[in-house]
Amino acid sequence: PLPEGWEMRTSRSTGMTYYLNMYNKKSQWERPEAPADPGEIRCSHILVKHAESRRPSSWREENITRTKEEAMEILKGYRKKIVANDAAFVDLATKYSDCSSAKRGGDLGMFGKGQMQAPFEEEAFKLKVGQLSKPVETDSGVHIILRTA
Ligand SMILES: N=C(N)NCCC[C@H](NC(=O)[C@@H]1CCC/C1=C/[C@H](COP(=O)(O)O)NC=O)C(N)=O
Repeated sequence: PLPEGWEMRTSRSTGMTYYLNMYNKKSQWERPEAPADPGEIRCSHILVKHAESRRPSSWREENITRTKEEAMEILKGYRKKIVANDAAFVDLATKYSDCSSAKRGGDLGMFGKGQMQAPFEEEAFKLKVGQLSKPVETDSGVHIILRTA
């Protein structure tokens, strides 16, 4: 099968097969070997900040003092609940995320490369739509990411 995000087309003029990147509508003659570059993706995240975060404060907590280890444990607890279907991602993001996106169920909107901190971007662009990341550390704190588009 074709890698994700590509479709096979037949050229009306030449009858030759070409390949269409379904995200950016670019076409190519060569059969693609890798998933199509989505350009922009959409993700939600749950952020748990800690004392070493670049901004150890949030709408939830004026002065965040938990350690990075404690933050990671808390986040792993959320991830476990989501995976076990004991809690919904959006509910935990709304209640507990230390990012202002908590007000939008964790939604960060669409973003392309170069917008988010590198470790976040790297993990997010690996996800398939609907997939939940493992915990990711950035200067902001520790995150789990859900790719939504
Ligand atoms: N395009 C959208 N929606 N907003 C711009 C995002 C800017 C970007 N932000 C991040 O990389 C952190 C990690 C991933 C999400 C994120 C959210 C941070 C986390 O909270 P903070 O450390 O800032 O207090 N809150 C908002 O920016 C950056 N280059 O700093």
